[in-house]
Order: sequence, then C-alpha cells, then structure tokens
Amino acid sequence: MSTLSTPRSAFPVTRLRRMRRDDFSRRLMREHTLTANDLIYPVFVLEGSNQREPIASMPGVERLSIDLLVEDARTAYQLGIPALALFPVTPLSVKSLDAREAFNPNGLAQRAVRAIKNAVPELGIITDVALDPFTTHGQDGLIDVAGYVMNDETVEVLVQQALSHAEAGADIVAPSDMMDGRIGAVRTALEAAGYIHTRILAYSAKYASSYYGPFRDAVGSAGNLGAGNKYTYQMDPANSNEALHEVALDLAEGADMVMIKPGLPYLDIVRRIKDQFGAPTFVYQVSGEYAMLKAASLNGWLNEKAVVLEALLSMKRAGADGILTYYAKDVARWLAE
Ligand SMILES: NCC(=O)CCC(=O)O
Ligand SMILES: [Mg+2]
Repeated sequence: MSTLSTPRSAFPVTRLRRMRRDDFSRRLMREHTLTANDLIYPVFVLEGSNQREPIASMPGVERLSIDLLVEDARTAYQLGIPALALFPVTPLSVKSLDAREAFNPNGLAQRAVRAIKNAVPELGIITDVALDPFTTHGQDGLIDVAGYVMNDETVEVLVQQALSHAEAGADIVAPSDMMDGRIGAVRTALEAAGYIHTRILAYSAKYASSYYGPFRDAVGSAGNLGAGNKYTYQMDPANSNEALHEVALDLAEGADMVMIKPGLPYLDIVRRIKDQFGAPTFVYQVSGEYAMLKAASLNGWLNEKAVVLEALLSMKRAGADGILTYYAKDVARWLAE
C-alpha cells in the first residue's frame, strides 16, 4: 500500500505541530521567558575621572572610572536591570603579596560602591570577594613559599574584604575565591558586625575554566598570573557530583544564593543544583562566552540578538533564576523592543 493511500486514521492523533502553527498558541504554551528581571550586569571600574578604556578581547565592554560608571549604572537601572556586579581594575602599584588593598575602606571598589549607592540607591550592588585583583601573582588567595594558595589565611583576608564592602553599602557580597569555609566565616562576621541584611551570593561551583581569559585581560590579572593556573581551588570541569557537595556546604554555611560558572558549558550542573536544592540559583555567562558570541557576530557569522537571547533562555530553561551577562544592557533593550 502506498503512503498516499494510507487511511486517514493511520495518521497521528497527536500532532505537536498544531500548537506550533500560530503565534498565539506558541505563546500560550511557552514554558520559559527571559525578562530584564533576570539580568545582572558585570562592570569594570578604573581609577581616575572621565576614563573609558576598551577591552580588546571583549569588544563593546569598557572599563570606566567611577564618574562614568555611575552614569552607566543609572542607565542599567532605567533599563530595568535589578543589579550590577562590580569588578575593580587595581593599579599595579597597590598590588601586594598580602593583598591588603582588598579591604582598604577607601579602595576603588569601596569608593565605587558608595558613589553608585548614592546616585542610584535602588540598584542592587554585588561586590566580588576574592584577592586576585590585589595580589602580585594573580592568585585568588595568599600563597606559601611553594606558591600554594593557603586556605585559612586567605579566608581571614576575605572576611575583612567582605566587611569593607558591606560597610561601603554593598547589598550582596559574592565570594568567588573557592576557599573552603569562607561562606561561614563571612556570614559570621557580617552578623557580628550588624550587617544582617547583607546577602551572600556564593560562587559555589566555580570551575577552573579557560573561558575566563578575556576577564583576566579586562582586570589586568592575566599578566600577574602568567602561566599559573587555579587548579588547586577551582573545580575540575570533569566533575558534577562535587558541585552538589560545594553547594550543600555553602547553603549550610549561610549563602543566600548560589552560582554556577561558566554558563553554557555547565547547564547540566545548573539543572542538577536547582533540582536538588531549590535555592536561588544564578549562572555566569563569562567573558569567553561573550567573546565567542561577539566575535562571530562581528564577522557576520551569527545573528547576535538571536543567539544571545537563545543562549540566555537556555540558562533559564536549565533552572537559573538569573544570569550575569556582559550583554545585560543590550538584552534589556532588545526585550523592550
Ligand atoms: N570572579 C569573576 C570572574 O572570574 C569572571 C570571569 C569571566 O567573566 O570570565
Ligand atoms: Mg566551597
């Protein structure tokens, strides 16, 4: 019997294409959406005034001095973006082995927090708690004579750094260092100092990824790190169960939110963590992901808006409540079109 003469009843009763046929029914059955409320905008702050520097490996992203950053923060707020994540570009002259600039109450990050909070008080400010911008060797912690990053000594400095951020007015402190026990130590210190409303966003599952390359150019730590790596504290990309172990500890120690980083290559981890814990879960579309999408778009090989929205939607689908993305302002504008 030929296909053409097959009786109609042999055709499927369930035709998934019926619901895909028209825009109205596609909209009705849509399971996930991306809105400006999902976005966290990472920014780089620089010393000086009226300073604006491009980052070669991240076209479209700039390092800004505090005065210009305040204007950028206002724009982000007006676009409906709930929060920004601040990363200081530390001058070489204040980097040291003991990373003391990290907790300088008048350091660049601390001054930037005050200025933005003063100008745009309703915008959430997330600060990075880690020592890599402040160490001469570019590692996230203090090292011993063999170059090994020492855990407990580093945590003591991270606690002081987090307190200085809270004192400056940060709404959320975000330890990105991957030392053991730092969430508990920071939480205890914040409570003791009366900062009971300061939230902690734990970079719980931060992988030792090569997708961070452009970020290290942006903050100028690539030169300090040289041929070094972060394998003794960041997670092995081969591991998945270990991420659940990390998240369990950070939540038990008092994290309010957890993060997975990078994004696109780690969406299986996002899904597992969201399913297992149900806690507020964030994912970082890192600099290398941005660079890939931007480079292909600038070459005319990909449709930038379409692929960026698709990548971010996939992160929502994987279970993320929010996404750190260098595309945040573009995305907020595209979504408003
Ligand atoms: N602690 C923050 C980062 O390492 C950011 C990485 C990136 O965007 O590549
Ligand atoms: Mg941990």
